[in-house]
Amino acid sequence: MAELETGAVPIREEFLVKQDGNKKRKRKERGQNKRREKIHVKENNALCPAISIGNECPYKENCKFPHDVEAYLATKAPDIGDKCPIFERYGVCPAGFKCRWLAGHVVINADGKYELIKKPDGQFTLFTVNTVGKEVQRKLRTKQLDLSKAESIISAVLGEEKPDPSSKVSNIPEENRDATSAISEGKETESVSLEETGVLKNQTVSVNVDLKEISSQARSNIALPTLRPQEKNLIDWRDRKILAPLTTVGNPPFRRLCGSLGADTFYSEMAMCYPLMQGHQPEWALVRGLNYEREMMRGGRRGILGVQLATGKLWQATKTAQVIAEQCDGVDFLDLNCGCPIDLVFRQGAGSSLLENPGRLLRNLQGMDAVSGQIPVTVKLRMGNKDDHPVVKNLIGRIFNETNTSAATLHGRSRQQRYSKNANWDYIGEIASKVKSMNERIDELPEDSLRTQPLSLIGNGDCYSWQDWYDGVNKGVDTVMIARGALVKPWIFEEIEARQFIDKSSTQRLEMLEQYCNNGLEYWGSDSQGVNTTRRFFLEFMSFFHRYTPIALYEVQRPRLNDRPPLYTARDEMETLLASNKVTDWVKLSEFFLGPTPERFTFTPKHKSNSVEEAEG
Ligand SMILES: Cc1cc2nc3c(=O)[nH]c(=O)nc-3n(C[C@H](O)[C@H](O)[C@H](O)COP(=O)(O)O)c2cc1C
Repeated sequence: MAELETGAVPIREEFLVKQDGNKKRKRKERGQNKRREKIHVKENNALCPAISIGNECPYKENCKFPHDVEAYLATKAPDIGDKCPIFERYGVCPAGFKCRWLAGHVVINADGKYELIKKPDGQFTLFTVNTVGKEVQRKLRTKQLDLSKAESIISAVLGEEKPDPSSKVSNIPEENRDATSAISEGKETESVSLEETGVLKNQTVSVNVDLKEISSQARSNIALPTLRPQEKNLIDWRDRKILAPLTTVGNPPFRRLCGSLGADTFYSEMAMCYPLMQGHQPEWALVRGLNYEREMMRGGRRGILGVQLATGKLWQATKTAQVIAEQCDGVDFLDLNCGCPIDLVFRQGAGSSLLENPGRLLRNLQGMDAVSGQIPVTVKLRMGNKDDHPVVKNLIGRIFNETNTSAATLHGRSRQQRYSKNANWDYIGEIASKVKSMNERIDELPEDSLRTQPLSLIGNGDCYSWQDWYDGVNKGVDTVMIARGALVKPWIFEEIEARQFIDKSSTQRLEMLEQYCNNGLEYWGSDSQGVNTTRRFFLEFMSFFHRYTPIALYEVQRPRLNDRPPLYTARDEMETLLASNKVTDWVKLSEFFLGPTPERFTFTPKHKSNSVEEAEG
């Protein structure tokens, strides 16, 4: 066996590439590439949207777009191929004349004009869910949307009502009391701008928030003008195959790919509440999902889709939850991100910063839950911010006692640690047994407690194989969430189902990439702009996918994903190409499915070369 550097994966000798021993090691690149150039593809001579799909234009001569199909086609970029993947599947292509595979669905009619064709039973059955329309976004921008429900909840949760002195913290079962009392020792003073909440205008007051009061109010006498929590949809989280929320890479086409490979629980990419409340269109785009994510999945369960939100502020959390509950048509749960370590998010008091401020974290959950109707609320946590100061043992008791949160996900790392060490599954196991004993005593909660359902615990961190998944479940969690493991090996969900490693051939992996591209073209469009967007996200995906090392090449039974293989030649040329860490090779792969890259095309992955270790979230 060749000598290995620390952190290197043992690869069988016959596959290793001999290297010059004097070669200097490249400096490790960490974190995100912040200065990236994005090329936007815009057609100069963009055809009218109605005409481009063969319809009449309602604006006629007042339309600002050209209507001359022949003139448009004369200058249009050449076709990428003559078989449109979308037309082949659905018998119709929604990109019409703009499609870059137009030859697949156009004919020249008797008048010598181009005419789009559609198969008799052709129907495009991909639907986007959770599209919040322009009118709602405008009302948000101009503060015209009625958010009075959220506003009354905000005042209630902030404690404007007088607490009922008969309602005591001692109602909480002994088992869970340490948590509540440890944190609520004394008073936590917070400066809360009520203007921010939309409750009061032009007045900033300092509110002394007594956590004991909040806690008792939350569980007893807040007259929440809302559905009783009993009316919440109950989710059975046990053994769900969860694909983690993944900014940028966890887009709907990728989620759909994982769904076809066995995942049944999905999250939108994290959306920040502030821009959502500003009616910022790109942020609302993050909330969207696909009908395919909520259908019956191959494991026999209906897929569920959650929307993940990040904010540190009660008014943002509550108002956004109200808008989503009222305007979105495909949300199975609402998740509050309390694990994001990114500075930008942390500095706003959101993400893992909330771990330092449990009162605020709990109020956000209470507020969201109170306005979200039947949609249950979940929370994503990490162990803490500092390595030596895990906080979840205390926090989880309060989440149980003071909210009706359906599930908490725990990533077994601290913010300080990022991805440097292995996730701490012993800690996750300890929290799991605490949650279990709290659930066993759920009947001891006061009758008017907000909690009406057991709390589920989802473990997260370093699940790269079916064995890791079952080890996690054996620690006592309800299920295990998978992030990087799915980016590198999207069929990990299949492996879990089959309880064995599945060694996909290069042909099978190439088919997966093709499926990703087709999903992308269906979602973003098969016109020039859609092709460009699909390529960009394909390349982001490749920055993870190339890290898969076929199991047959390993010398060990159970490789760790954080360990890097030395340079190797795989079993065939395509497998070697798929393992290349060069962007030029990823571009070459994209060209198989998306045609040649446009001139001046550049791409820098969002996450630097050791992306698997360093991506943030
Ligand atoms: C590229 C990338 C993007 C992420 N984006 C998010 C996110 O938007 N929200 C979130 O809660 N976590 C995010 N995470 C964190 C993951 O959901 C997960 O908690 C973490 O990667 C640990 O799981 P793993 O060891 O299975 O990768 C992201 C992780 C990666 C690698």
